[in-house]
Amino acid sequence: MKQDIEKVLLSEETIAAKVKELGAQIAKDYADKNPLIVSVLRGSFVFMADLVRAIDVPCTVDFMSVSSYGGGTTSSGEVKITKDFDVSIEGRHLIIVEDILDSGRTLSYLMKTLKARGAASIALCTFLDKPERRVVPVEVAYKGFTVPDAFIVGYGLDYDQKYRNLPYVGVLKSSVYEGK
Ligand SMILES: O=P(O)(O)OC[C@H]1O[C@H](OP(=O)(O)OP(=O)(O)O)[C@H](O)[C@@H]1O
Ligand SMILES: Nc1nc2[nH]cnc2c(=O)[nH]1
Ligand SMILES: [Mg+2]
Repeated sequence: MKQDIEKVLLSEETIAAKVKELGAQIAKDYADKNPLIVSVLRGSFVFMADLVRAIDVPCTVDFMSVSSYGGGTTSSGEVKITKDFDVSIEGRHLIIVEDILDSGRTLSYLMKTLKARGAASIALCTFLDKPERRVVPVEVAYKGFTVPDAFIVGYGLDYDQKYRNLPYVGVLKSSVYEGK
């Protein structure tokens, strides 16, 4: 797998330090709120697993899955929830955990939809942010790293469902996807 990586952007150590920092901040902000921490599958599963172990206050977890609709290579912003919550979110303080914020279409739609269901509050925690690509504005409460507009894999992020298991974040060699 390493031979397909152009450059390592974030090492395991760099990631671990940042996740600890984010977890401590969330623990401080949500000490007596029993937040519901929500992982948006699949990309966020690695970040989620590390993050919740860095949050040293009572909380619960749940998982949801979404798929973007739209023709061609860009999503229309319409999102279908393909796996919904297993618990009611009414009156709960939600923290949505994502691996990467790109155009913002997925998150913008998701946050709007969840607000309408009566959550007490909703905050977004994204591991990576690619601000150059933003089409729809999204408010971010907790952010790991800002990344350049390159195709990134590892630590949950895939190309063609592969590379999610890399323990670091790297830029994928263009030869891997060119000609596909
Ligand atoms: O800001 P946006 O342009 O909406 O893109 C961000 C979303 O795209 C990726 O998920 P993807 O749909 O590729 O699925 P995955 O999580 O299963 O990898 C990523 O995990 C975010 O969920
Ligand atoms: N794997 C991966 N998914 C993305 N979704 C939006 N941007 C990216 C990216 O750079 N890499
Ligand atoms: Mg995703």
